[in-house]
Amino acid sequence: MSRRQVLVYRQLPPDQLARIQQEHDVVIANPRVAGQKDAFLKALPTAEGMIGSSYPIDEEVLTLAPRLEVISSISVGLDQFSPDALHRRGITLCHTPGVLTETVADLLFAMVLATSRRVAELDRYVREGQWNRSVGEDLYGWDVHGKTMGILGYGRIGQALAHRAALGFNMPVLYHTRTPVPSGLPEGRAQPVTLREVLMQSDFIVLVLPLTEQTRGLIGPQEFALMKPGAILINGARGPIVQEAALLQALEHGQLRAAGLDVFDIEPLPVDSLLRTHPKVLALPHVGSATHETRRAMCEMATTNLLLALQGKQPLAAYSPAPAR
Ligand SMILES: NC(=O)C1=CN([C@@H]2O[C@H](COP(=O)(O)OP(=O)(O)OC[C@H]3O[C@@H](n4cnc5c(N)ncnc54)[C@H](O)[C@@H]3O)[C@@H](O)[C@H]2O)C=CC1
Ligand SMILES: O=C(O)C(=O)CO
Repeated sequence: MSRRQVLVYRQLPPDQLARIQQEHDVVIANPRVAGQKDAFLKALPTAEGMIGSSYPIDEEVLTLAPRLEVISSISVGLDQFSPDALHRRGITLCHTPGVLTETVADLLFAMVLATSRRVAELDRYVREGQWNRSVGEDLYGWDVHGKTMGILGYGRIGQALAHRAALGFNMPVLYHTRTPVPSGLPEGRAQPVTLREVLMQSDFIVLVLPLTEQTRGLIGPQEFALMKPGAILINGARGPIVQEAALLQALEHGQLRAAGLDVFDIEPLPVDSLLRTHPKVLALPHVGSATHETRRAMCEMATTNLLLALQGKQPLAAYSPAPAR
């Protein structure tokens, strides 16, 4: 097996990097790190494999990389690529589904609890020295157990979240998804419904579906207007699925009680974003899968994907386009 040229465009654990270096010649250049963009651009013309995450691999990058055969993404989401365009060019696109499912579901549920029980807000209250009396109604939160959980996108993570909600917190679950699937829960604990029904009947609406042409801007003024007054929105999917201006309006007008956001239109969130300082927003820096165990498992899986694909073997998980209808 001949050695190939691999461009590593995000930091990998040393042992995973060593696995790649054993078989291939490696250039390490993260275009997001100051001073490394030139090295990244310079490595593209000879790159045959690439491994990294989140940096958009667009037409401009692809045009500079005519020898590219494999991209291994350290993520499950593939919205930073044009998967069909890569497929047409014969480039194998691999990703890391499954290994992060439970970890992301944990964080989504943490956001449900934190927004409803006002965890971050009350922490600020104590730190700022405001706790000088027993708390009054103005600082009360709202119960989570027994409330209705609405899930948009009932794939791996959506189903793991539904388990936590239905079986751990006795919450009726409503879900809406593109491809109908059974709930995987005991009879009567979760119902597949329309998007409109999820919006109208849920106390929590959690987004965990991919960013695609169909889902971009999916939650806008009309969708917020359908929500129960006092609903809580959790976006653990991708920022552009929610129209941020409409979200701010819904928070201002009291339509939404709170929003828990792990993802934003622009990441990192610009310092002047109104979402950064809004008192009803719990803002996290895109950390759904960011635990030591899971980020390591993702890097291992992505490395294996890259090595298998460069050997001409079937990777553990590769994107394949939906069959034409
Ligand atoms: N915040 C974070 O750190 C993370 C975010 N994610 C996001 O979560 C997404 C889901 O991940 P998985 O559950 O592993 O994927 P999955 O492919 O198992 O599930 C996605 C679900 O969304 C549904 N869906 C797709 N288009 C839809 C539409 N137009 N309307 C309704 N439902 C639609 C699919 O039918 C499927 O049920 C990823 O694509 C990614 O964007 C994933 C991991 C971490
Ligand atoms: O895997 C993904 O899609 C993420 O957003 C980060 O884990």
